[in-house]
Amino acid sequence: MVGADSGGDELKVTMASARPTVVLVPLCVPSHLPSMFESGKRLLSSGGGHAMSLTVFFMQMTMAPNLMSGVADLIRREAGSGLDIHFRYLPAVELPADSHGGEDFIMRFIQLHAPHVKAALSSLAAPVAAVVVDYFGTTLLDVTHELSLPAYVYVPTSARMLSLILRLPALDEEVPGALEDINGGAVAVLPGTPPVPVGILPTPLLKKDPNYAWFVYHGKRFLEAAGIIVETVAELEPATLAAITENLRATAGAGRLAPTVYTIGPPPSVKVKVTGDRGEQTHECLAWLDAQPSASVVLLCFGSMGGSFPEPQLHEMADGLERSGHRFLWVLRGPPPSGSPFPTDANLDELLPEGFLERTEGRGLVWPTWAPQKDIIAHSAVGGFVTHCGWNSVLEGLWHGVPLVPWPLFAEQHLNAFELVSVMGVAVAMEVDRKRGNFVVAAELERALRGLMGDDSEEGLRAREKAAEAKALCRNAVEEGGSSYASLQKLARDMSKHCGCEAAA
Ligand SMILES: COc1cc(-c2[o+]c3cc(O)cc([O-])c3cc2O[C@@H]2O[C@H](CO)[C@H](O)[C@H](O)[C@H]2O)cc(OC)c1O
Ligand SMILES: O=c1ccn([C@@H]2O[C@H](COP(=O)(O)OP(=O)(O)O)[C@@H](O)[C@H]2O)c(=O)[nH]1
Repeated sequence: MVGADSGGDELKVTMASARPTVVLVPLCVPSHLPSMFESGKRLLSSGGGHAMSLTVFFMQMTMAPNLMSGVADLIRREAGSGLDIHFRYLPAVELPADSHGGEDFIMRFIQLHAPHVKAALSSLAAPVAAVVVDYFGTTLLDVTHELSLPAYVYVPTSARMLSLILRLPALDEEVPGALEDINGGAVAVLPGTPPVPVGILPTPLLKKDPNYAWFVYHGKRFLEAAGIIVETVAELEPATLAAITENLRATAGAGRLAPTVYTIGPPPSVKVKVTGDRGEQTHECLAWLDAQPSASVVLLCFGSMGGSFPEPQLHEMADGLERSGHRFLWVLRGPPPSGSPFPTDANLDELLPEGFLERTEGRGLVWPTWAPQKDIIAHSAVGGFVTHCGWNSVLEGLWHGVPLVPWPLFAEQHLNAFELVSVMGVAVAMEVDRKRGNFVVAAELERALRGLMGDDSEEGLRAREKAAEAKALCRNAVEEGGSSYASLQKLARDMSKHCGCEAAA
């Protein structure tokens, strides 16, 4: 029972569903939409007969047509899922013209959709069990309050990042200047969690500008939600999660219900290591991996917005890879067109140092466009992952027990990198010079790769062991009786209580 209206300004119900519905309002970008959508699907099937449907509202990213074709693909793909899912494109808004950088733009873009979200919610035939908004979209909570609907905030990143956002409103009052100038160089986050060195603060938290103000704003508004859904695994971040629950209770104060925290990660990934014959449709990257020995290849991939580097950095990378002697699959992208955060396809002949492809032929593949990362990570030939530390990439790596080398670029990635090395121990550290545009010199990349992939490195050995442990934690969490499984069940129960349909369970 899947339908979608065709976009445009008019909202139509494509197929009325009598079942109470959970409405998702995702941000249509590769690191937010797929994980929220997959979680919504898991919510339906984990409800054990809670008899709810799913309705997804799409904010049209008119500035990024590729993303919208990804949405259209998703709708087509789901047509055969057999789940009770409904899709709606919200009317396109006029893009914010005077924004102050990426986050300010995206938060305002979402905010402009409030009247459309309200109209769409009001016109639904099915009773609304809950509305789930992206964590960049807490402005939409005004609408859920006006309509007296229970709201949940979806956080597709680490509990550690969440803890920092929750702490931010108080921190903002305590610290008059920029957080990066804090005396002693460390930010005290929540009691019971280690302080965060200012050098690894997420980009928008460094300076008190409009982007920073948005995160303070979100930190306050999270408290108004019935629940906060975090795409992490409780056992990966236990101390942080305990501190978050305690902080929410204390901040909500007497007589007010604190939002419940649901840890439901990781979103489903390819379930088994794959090798060998997959028929004629095998992707070139996977076919190449089929010919490599087990756990011998290091993957380098930098998310949906990364992968393109200035020439001096590219030369250091090529040099480091060549000198390491290890096999590699490098997803290299071209510079984004002006005004877009997304990279283009790379022209390898122009970008790579002369002779590099010839010298590394057979042991290296440079892939110039979007790569099927989840399938690549699942391949048994992959033994290590140099990642920008976007949270989805982190979870995809850990799901398969692949040890990491962090190469953070922006957003909360430096914070994630720190957690991976210093707290979880699943990664081999590499020196990334944040003040020089996250520059890594060839010798450092070579050292980190040898550590990660070599047999005689203590650091690599530890990272491999810890990554294998993390894999077990992730898989146990989603099994029946595991923490994420139980959390998802509780979420389904709590949502169905709002609309009085729990009796169907
Ligand atoms: C998590 O904190 C931050 C996230 C972002 C950010 O901004 C952004 C802007 C866009 O126009 C398109 C995007 O796709 C996008 C994505 C994005 O964050 C990514 O999200 C993931 C989960 O939130 C993930 O963990 C990645 O690390 C991010 O790349 C920006 C930001 O400051 C610059 C943040 O602090
Ligand atoms: O070439 C690519 C680049 C990225 N991804 C996927 O895009 C998502 C990126 O999300 P992440 O949070 O890691 O980083 P972001 O893109 O937000 O920086 C992940 O699911 C990756 O598997 C992919 O499939 N192929």
